[in-house]
Amino acid sequence: MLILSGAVGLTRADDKPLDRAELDKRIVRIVYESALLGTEIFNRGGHGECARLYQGTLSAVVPMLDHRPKLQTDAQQRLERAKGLNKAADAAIEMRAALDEIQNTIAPPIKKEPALEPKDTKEPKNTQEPKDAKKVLWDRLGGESVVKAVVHDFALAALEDPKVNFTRGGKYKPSAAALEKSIVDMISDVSGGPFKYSGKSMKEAHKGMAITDAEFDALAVHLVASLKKFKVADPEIAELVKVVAGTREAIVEKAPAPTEKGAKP
Ligand code: HEM
Repeated sequence: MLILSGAVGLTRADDKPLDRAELDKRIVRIVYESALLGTEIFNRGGHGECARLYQGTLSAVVPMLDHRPKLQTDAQQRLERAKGLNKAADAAIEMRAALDEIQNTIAPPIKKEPALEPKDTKEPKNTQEPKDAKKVLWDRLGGESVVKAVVHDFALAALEDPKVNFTRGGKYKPSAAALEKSIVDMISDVSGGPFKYSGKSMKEAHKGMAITDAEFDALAVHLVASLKKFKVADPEIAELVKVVAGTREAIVEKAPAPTEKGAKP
């Protein structure tokens, strides 16, 4: 399987065993790529193809999880359960849950990313001037690896939350991968990152969806939760949330008040 090539070996060419952090990093990378591709395949109806992809990924990854026995057992159990399911879509969903669990349990090695400053937990948070304020927001968020991981996590949570009602009752079936890419591009564009957003304006993209303030707020809660999960610092969270809040007016369409009987048009 193409996606797994070069990532399965537990030793490097010089035969030195991989350390735990490096192993985790590789596992997260494989799982992330597989989930992204699988979502794309699943959403265009390739349930069987997606299930085979996830099965291949899990079969390769589970043996690599010796250092995380609980996660290994859980993932193995889901893999076995999926094999017993008749519908390919159900099997794919079961295995996707295992992939998400792996990804969510093994936090990406954010602290080891060169783009990030080591975070000193003893330092008071929310100081007036962020320590690395000279860096653009994109870099302070953690750059490409962190933003992509945050957006993936956030999109999964938002897509599943009825309080957000992302698909507007099934009316929209956006490709999760394309949507994630658009959102990453957008964050990059507004935060000084390398990617440019070239999609529709927020007003145009959400026109006629009758998105409410409460739905917008529910979405924002997921964004903040994902940013925290990936250890983005409070000042950067506040800065990004401020930018997102600025789109509220374009996205929220106040539902017209119901006309009372006899009321004038
Ligand atoms: C409750 C709030 C929201 C809901 C229900 C929602 C729903 C959707 C849906 C269903 C689509 C796909 C439209 C299609 O397939 O044609 C979409 C596209 C998109 N949304 Fe949202 N959205 C919400 C808030 C936001 C926010 C706050 C942002 C970012 C600030 C955002 C950014 C985008 C982007 C970038 C696209 C892709 C547009 C394109 O590439 O053309 N959305 N949204």
